[in-house]
Amino acid sequence: MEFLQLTAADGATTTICHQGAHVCSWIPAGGTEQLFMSKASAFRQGVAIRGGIPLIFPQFSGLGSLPKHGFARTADWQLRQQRVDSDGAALAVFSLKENIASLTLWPHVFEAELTVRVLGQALEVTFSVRNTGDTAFSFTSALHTYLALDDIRQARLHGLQGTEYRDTVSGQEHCPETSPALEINGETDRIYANVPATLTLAQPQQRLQITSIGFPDAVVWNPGATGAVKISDLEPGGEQRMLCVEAAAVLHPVQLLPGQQWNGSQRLMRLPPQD
Ligand SMILES: O=P(O)(O)OC[C@H]1O[C@@H](O)[C@H](O)[C@@H](O)[C@@H]1O
Repeated sequence: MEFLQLTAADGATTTICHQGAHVCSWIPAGGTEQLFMSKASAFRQGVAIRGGIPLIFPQFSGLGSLPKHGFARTADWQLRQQRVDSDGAALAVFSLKENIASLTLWPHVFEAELTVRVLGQALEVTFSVRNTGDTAFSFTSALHTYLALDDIRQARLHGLQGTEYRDTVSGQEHCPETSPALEINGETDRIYANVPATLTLAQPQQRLQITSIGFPDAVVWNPGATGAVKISDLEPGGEQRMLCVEAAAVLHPVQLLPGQQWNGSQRLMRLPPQD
């Protein structure tokens, strides 16, 4: 499989696999790996990568008739641009358009782009979709970000209090989130609606600010010990070292008329621990 490594002027790096335009690694300047990547991930053509930032399009999970999480994460994307900007940021743009395989599954003509930008303590991933056909279509999408954790028992996700979620594990809708600092205890699979733009994942050694633009929902997923044993490409104990906080557009599919374009982004920024 083909990979592209970007290095910013200050040494921050990110690695992207051409399959799925899949961000596999992000190391901020002077820092350590911030994305979880399963040591048991197959890295085989046509097989989804377990970790990093899978791009989910045009269908989230099993919410439709397409293969789970759609086809974009296993499709071959083209590298369109790679450069270092005057501020020192390294950037790459990948693109995907309809092809025979996609048209067989999803009969729509589109152009999608994924832009990845790294500098300093931040990584920014922007996804855009344009309807290049002459009929409207709708889709669901997510940046399915696997964040690396030292120990899930010590991680807390801030910013969701006051929102409602669909609990995919129990099937319950409109569950109120009352916690100001969400702890993950076992299998968790939730779609939070209309979340604030910025969430913060706090660990004893650092905080990570997670900012989304254009994606109204957030998916919080961890398989827990019970779910993890059913995931063959998750390394043993991996569920204790990861949490997916996904920028998502799921609960209300995005509608695109001919010629229209939609953009969504997720920006991750490493911050020092709170005093
Ligand atoms: O194993 P996959 O296809 O990568 O999916 C992983 C998980 O992805 C999450 O986004 C879903 O909410 C979960 O329900 C799902 O299990």
